[in-house]
Amino acid sequence: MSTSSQQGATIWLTGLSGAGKSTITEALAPRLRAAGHRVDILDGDEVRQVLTADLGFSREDRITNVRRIGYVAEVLSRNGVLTLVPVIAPYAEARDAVRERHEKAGTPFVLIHVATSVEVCAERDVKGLYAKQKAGQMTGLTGVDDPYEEPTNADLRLDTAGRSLDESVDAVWAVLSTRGLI
Ligand SMILES: Nc1ncnc2c1ncn2[C@@H]1O[C@H](COP(=O)(O)OS(=O)(=O)O)[C@@H](OP(=O)(O)O)[C@H]1O
Ligand SMILES: Nc1ncnc2c1ncn2[C@@H]1O[C@H](COP(=O)(O)OP(=O)(O)O)[C@@H](O)[C@H]1O
Repeated sequence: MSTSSQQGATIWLTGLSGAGKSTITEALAPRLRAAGHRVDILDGDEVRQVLTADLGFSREDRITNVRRIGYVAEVLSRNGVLTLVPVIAPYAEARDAVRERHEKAGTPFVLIHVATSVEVCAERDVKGLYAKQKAGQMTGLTGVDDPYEEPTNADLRLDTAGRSLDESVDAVWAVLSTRGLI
């Protein structure tokens, strides 16, 4: 298949901080590239330094963040890129708006709920945010003292606790394969 005729899709990984969104994305991307796909990553932490640097973590700002990222993702995906989006996206309203944008354009949208529990995420505490919140040095941490609306329409619900990274990547791979995207 020539690269110009490739099927793109947005693969959105939603879930709490520390759930495994970025780790799975970073392992999945080279596998997809090795299989001949064009791949791009829109990581929440990175995008927030440029495209959404004006936004904080209020409900309104998080919704705007997700909608802007969804816009960029759809454009990339429409043009043949498998676009991986490891972004918390805690509000159903914003996730549904992104899904709708994709459906209107006829662009595939896959929602992966990285459903690692808040207890496990807090134990991992990759960035020290859970300890910071506990110490009263920050408020509004998703899943602790800020909402995370669990998706009811995810293509996959993946709890990474007790699972290897390879197993997690395989589970996402299987969904993409079933959807005919890879
Ligand atoms: N209050 C609060 N709650 C959650 N996360 C926080 C917060 N403050 C900063 N961070 C860091 O910002 C990353 C989440 O940004 P996102 O753009 O993915 O979030 S959102 O979809 O707009 O809710 C998130 O990245 P991940 O840990 O990779 O999920 C955190 O590193
Ligand atoms: N099966 C798994 N899949 C993904 N990450 C895992 C898994 N098991 C353990 N981890 C660990 O969990 C942490 C997840 O952190 P990260 O990917 O930064 O989360 P997020 O991007 O959701 O904030 C990493 O330290 C990673 O090594």
